[in-house]
Amino acid sequence: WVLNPSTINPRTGSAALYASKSSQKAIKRAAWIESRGGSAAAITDKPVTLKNDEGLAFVELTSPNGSSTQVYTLGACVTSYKTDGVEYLKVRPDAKMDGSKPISGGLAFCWPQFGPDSGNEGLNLQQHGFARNEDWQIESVTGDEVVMTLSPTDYSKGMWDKEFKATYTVKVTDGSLDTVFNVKNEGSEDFVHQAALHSYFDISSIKNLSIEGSFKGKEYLDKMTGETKTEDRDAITIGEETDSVYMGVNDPSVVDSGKGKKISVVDAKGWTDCVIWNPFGNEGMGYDNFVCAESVAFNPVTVPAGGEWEGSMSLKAENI
Ligand SMILES: O=P(O)(O)OC[C@H]1O[C@@H](O)[C@H](O)[C@@H](O)[C@@H]1O
Repeated sequence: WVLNPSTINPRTGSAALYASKSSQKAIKRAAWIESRGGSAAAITDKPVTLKNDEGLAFVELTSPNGSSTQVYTLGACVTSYKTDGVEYLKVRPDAKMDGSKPISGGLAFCWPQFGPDSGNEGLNLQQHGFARNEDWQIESVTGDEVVMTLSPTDYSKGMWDKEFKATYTVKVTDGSLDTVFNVKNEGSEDFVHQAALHSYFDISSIKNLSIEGSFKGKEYLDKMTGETKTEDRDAITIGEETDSVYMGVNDPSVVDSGKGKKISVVDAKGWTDCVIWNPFGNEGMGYDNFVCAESVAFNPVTVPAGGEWEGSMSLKAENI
C-alpha cells in the first residue's frame, strides 16, 4: 500500500490519518496506524484529519446534538468550540495559521513553562514553553474525542532534556467541552513544570464583558505594574491593558451581555489559578473581541520520577 502524497503534511513530512470507505483499505490503514503506535479506533468513515487553507492539520469533533470543536495537531490547540451555533473560542486576527508560529488563540498550550518572569528558576525556556510549537501525534480519534500525545524530540531536548509523555484528551459532549492534560515523568529524576491553557474567549465587545468568579477579596499579581493587589470587584471588567495572575481562583465565567451568553470554566483538577489577559487598545491583536481567562498551574510543580500531573478543564455554555 502506497501513501497518497496528498496525505503527507508538507511541513512535517508525516502522514495524515485518512480513513477509507472500503473495508480492505481500512484494514491496511489500521495496520499502518498500529505500526506507528496508534489505535485502530482512529478508523472512521471520514478523513480524521482535515487541512486548513494553509496546510495545517486538524480534527473536527461533533457531539450528538451538533456541538463541535476543532483541534490542531500543532500545539494540540483547540481553536473552536461551537454549541447552539455560537462560537465561544477566538483565534486572534493576527494569528499565523500556516505553522510559521504557534497559534495565538483558542486553548493555546503553555508547557512546561508559563512565562520567563514567573519565578520558575529551574526552567530556562522560552515564554510559554515549547509544547505549542510542536506537532502532537494523534493517538486516537473517534467522532467526539481525540487523544493527542507529545514525547521528547530533538527540539524539546535542546531546551529541556527530560523524559516525559504528555497526553491531551479533548471531548465534545452535548453540554460541554472536556479537556484532560496528563503529564508523566518517565525519567529517573524529578522534574519541575508549570502549565497553562491560555484560553481565548470570543466576545462581542470588551464593553459587553464581565468575568464572574471567586475574585473578590483575592490577591493578584498585576503584571502591568509588578504590584500585588487585592481584588475588590465582584466581577472583572476591562478598560485598560490587563495581565493579572489570580492565585487560588479557578472558576471564571465569561459573561457577554451583547451575545446574551455566558461560558464557565470548570477547573476540576490541577488548574489552581487564573490569568486574565487582554491587550486593551491593540487593534492588530483584535483586543475588542476576546478576553483570555486562562487555566493555570502558576507555581512550579514537582513531578516525581515515575509520577504524573493532571489538569482537567471543562467549558459549559449557557444563556443569560
Ligand atoms: O502572542 P502569544 O504568544 O500567543 O501570547 C499572548 C500573550 O500572552 C500573555 O500571557 C503574555 O503576558 C503576553 O505578553 C503575550 O503577548
